[in-house]
Amino acid sequence: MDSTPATATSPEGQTEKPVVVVCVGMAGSGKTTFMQRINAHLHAEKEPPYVINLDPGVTHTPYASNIDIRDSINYKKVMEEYKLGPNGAIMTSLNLFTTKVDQVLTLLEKRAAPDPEHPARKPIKHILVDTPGQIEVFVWSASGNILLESLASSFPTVIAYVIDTPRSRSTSTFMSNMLYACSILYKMRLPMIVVFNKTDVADASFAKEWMTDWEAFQEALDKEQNNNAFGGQEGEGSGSGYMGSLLNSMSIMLEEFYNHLSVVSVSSLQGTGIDDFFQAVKEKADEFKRDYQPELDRRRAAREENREKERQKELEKMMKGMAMDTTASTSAVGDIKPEDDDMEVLSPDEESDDEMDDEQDREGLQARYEAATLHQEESTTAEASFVKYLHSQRG
Ligand SMILES: Nc1nc2c(ncn2[C@@H]2O[C@H](COP(=O)(O)OP(=O)(O)OP(=O)(O)O)[C@@H](O)[C@H]2O)c(=O)[nH]1
Repeated sequence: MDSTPATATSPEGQTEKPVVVVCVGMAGSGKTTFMQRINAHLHAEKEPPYVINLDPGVTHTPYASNIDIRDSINYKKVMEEYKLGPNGAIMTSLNLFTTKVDQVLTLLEKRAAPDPEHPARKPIKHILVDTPGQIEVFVWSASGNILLESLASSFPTVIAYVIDTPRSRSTSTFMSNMLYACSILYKMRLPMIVVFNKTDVADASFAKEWMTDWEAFQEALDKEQNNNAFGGQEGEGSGSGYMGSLLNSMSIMLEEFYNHLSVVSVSSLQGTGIDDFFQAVKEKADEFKRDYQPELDRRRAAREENREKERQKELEKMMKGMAMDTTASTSAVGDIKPEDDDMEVLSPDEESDDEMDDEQDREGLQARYEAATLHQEESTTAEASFVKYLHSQRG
C-alpha cells in the first residue's frame, strides 16, 4: 500500500489532512456519549466526520458509523468458534479486523481527497474512532498498535483520553487515572488530550489545579490523610504510611508528563466544553506534524529498509541459481502499474481478486504484527494463534 499521507486541498490551495481522534477511556467513563456529542457537534458545523467503531462487543451505538467492526466480525461467533471469554474475543476480533487495515486506509484516503465524480462532496476533516471499553485490550494488544500506527502513518492522529471526573475526586483515584494515561501515552506515542467528562456532576477545576500546582495536590493529600482515607491504625491520620508518600512522589514524577498534555473539561451530556476540545484537537494535530511525524517516518523507513533487505536477499539467492546479475537494470521489465482498486464495501466476501496483492498485504501485515509484538515480553495465546493464522494463510 502507498504510504504517502493522504491529503485534501483546502479552498486556499493548502493541503490539509483529516485529523484522527481516537477515543479511549475506562469502561463507563462516557466515551460513547462523548463520541456521540463530538459527532453531533461536527454535523451541526456542517463538517460531518468519518466515524469508525472498533468495539466489537457493543450492542448499540448512539451514532452512525461509516466503518463498524461489527459489520465484518461477529463477536459472538468468535467467542464460540475460538472458545474464548469476552476479553479474548474482543482481542481476537480486533486481530481479525486488523487484517483489513489496508482496506480501511484505502477508504479513508478516498474520503480525504476531493472526489471529481462528486464535486459537492467535501473531503472529511475529522475521523472519529471509538474503542472497546476494555481499554487494556486495545492499548496493550499488537492489533491496537498496528491499527493506530497505520492511521498515524497516513493522518495526524491524537488520543482523547476520557476520564470520569466525579470518580476521580480522591487523590488516589485521580493518580491511578493519571498513571494509566501516562502508560497509554508512552505505549501509543501519540499526542494526548485528557478529557475530564461529566463536569455537570463535578467541576474538574480541582484536577486541573492538581496537575499544575504540586502544593495543591499535597494539600488535598494531607487532608485525606488526616481523614484516615488510606486506612491504617485508628487515630493515626497518616494511614498505612507509604500510600501518602507514594502518591506524593508520583505527583512530582508526573509533572513532566502533565506538561505534554492538553486538558479540557466537558459534559458530554450537556454539550459544554466541546469547542475547547476541538481547539485542543487542532493544537495537538499541529504538534503531531511537528514532533511526532518525523519519528513515525523514521520508524517506518527503518521497517521498509529491513523488508527491502530481506527481499533483496531472497532475490539474490534466486538469481544466483539462474546466474543473473541483480543490480543490472533492464528495459525488459517495466514498473508495475497498479490497477484501480475501487473498493467500496468492507466485507470479507468481497476482497480483491488479485492474489499477489493479497499475498503482499499478508506479508506486510505479518511483518507489522511481528514488529508490534517484538517488544512485548509475552505474546498472548490469542496473538500467538493469530500469527499462526497468518502463516497458514501464506502457506
Ligand atoms: N452526568 C453525566 N453522565 C454522563 C456523561 N457522559 C456519559 N454519562 C453517563 O455515563 C454512563 C456511561 O456512559 P457511556 O458513554 O456508555 O460510557 P463508555 O465509556 O462508552 O462505556 P463502555 O461502553 O462500557 O466503554 C451512561 O450512563 C451515561 O449516560 C456526562 O457528561 N454527564
